[in-house]
Amino acid sequence: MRVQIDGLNHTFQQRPPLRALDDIALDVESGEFVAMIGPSGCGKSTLLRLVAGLATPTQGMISLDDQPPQQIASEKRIAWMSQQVALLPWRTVRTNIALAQQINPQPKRRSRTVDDLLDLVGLREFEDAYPFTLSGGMQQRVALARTLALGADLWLMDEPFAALDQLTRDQLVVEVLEYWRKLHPTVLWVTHQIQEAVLLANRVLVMTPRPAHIYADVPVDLPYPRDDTSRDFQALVRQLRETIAAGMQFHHDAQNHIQNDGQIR
Ligand SMILES: Nc1ncnc2c1ncn2[C@@H]1O[C@H](COP(=O)(O)OP(=O)(O)OP(=O)(O)O)[C@@H](O)[C@H]1O
Repeated sequence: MRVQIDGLNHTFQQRPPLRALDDIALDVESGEFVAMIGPSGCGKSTLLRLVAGLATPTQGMISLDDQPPQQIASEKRIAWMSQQVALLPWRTVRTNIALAQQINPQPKRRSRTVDDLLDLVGLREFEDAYPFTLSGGMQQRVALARTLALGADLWLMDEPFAALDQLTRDQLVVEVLEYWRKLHPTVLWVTHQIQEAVLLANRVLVMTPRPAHIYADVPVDLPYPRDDTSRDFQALVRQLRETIAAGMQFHHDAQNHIQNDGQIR
């Protein structure tokens, strides 16, 4: 699914008003994997929420395959995953995953059977368990299986693995990549981990502190699967670290200009 964003600004209308997004422009081709990195509280989740059609932007345009986000959301073509898992407590692991498949009105977009998904996320043994009896990492695995079960062609991933241990995280990153390469959904993936972004994405967007603006759009041209010990990989990680620092400095300087002469340059 193609994602086009232009002139997007968003301000929360409170006292005083809070500007979360500043002139975001973005064109994501169908099947691209785009990572977003930015400081805490800069506006990344807000951007994903707007793309998901969960809120209406103050200004600007978002279109998904030339349709408004609300239309695409109503067709169940968007999968959303965040740190907070929202499993149905009265359903077992199996029936939580199965529900996602039932929701999808177009079976041809379904990826795999529930059994395959249970195996994939390593929860076959726990298929009859209820969410409250699972660890945080296991709950997150169920949420991932549910995301995959939906067969959506746009995945909005808001730090989905932030609460997991590194080992589980590494395993799931491999699984996500396998799925992405097979099914080619468009992915917007928020992370605080530079390594994770370089392992996964075709492009990394570096955001400024709030209000979030895209400071840099860095292509990642390394072949998959990526070797995080390679020299090219390490060089990109370093380049991104420097770009993030430059984005912070740019923002800081811009804020000083505003404070010094009262106008935005
Ligand atoms: N519904 C809301 N009403 C008012 N302010 C909000 C609302 N949602 C978010 N904000 C504010 O907008 C700013 C951006 O929040 P957002 O959650 O988008 O940041 P983020 O980049 O995703 O942060 P993190 O990396 O910590 O998850 C924050 O200052 C937050 O307090």
